[in-house]
Amino acid sequence: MANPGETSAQVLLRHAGMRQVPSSRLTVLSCPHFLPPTLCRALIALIDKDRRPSTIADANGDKYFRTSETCDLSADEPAVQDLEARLLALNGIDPAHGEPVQGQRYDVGQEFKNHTDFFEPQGADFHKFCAVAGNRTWTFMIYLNEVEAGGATRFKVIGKTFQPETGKLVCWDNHREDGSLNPATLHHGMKVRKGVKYVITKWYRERHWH
Ligand SMILES: O=C(O)CCC(=O)C(=O)O
Ligand SMILES: [Fe+2]
Repeated sequence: MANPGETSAQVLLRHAGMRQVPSSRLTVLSCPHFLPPTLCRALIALIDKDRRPSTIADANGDKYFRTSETCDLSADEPAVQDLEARLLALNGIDPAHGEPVQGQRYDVGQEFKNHTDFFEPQGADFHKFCAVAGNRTWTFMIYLNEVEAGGATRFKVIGKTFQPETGKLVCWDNHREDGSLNPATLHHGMKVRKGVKYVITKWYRERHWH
């Protein structure tokens, strides 16, 4: 492992049910039932309590680019501590490299258009978001519920779409093996057509978050 803020497919594949998408373009894996339904329900309740409109870095003039709601989850909550312990057991990443866990909520018609999770080094907001902790390394995203229609996550460069399922984890390396930022991680949280979608996002950084 090159950096304590990173993990690897090899480490993640030790977890039962973990599968890697066959692709030479990016490292992305998924695992059904990573979280039990009881924990998913507890996290949904926390998201519903505290949600606010989602934001993006490097505003691009499209006010419909990310229409969901976001919630910063308190590290004092037992459900969040349970989640963090499971992530650490899975990925072995030093928790000091983790951003606080976030929840995202999408109502009918809401989406997060094609984007990458890393910050553009040339972007106006790079310094603001990355001066201390550096860029994002890995993304861990967990669906907390079943969506009646829509709400999939599409990686168009590799033609791979993940469907929301309660407790399913999707995780990927935002860098290539040579350490460069990987534009093939481009992904789209697609519009919810029916129902409500809840996800957890956990991002790790090159350096300590604080
Ligand atoms: O909701 C999704 O399917 C994707 C969420 C996402 O890409 C993000 O929050 O960065
Ligand atoms: Fe994303």
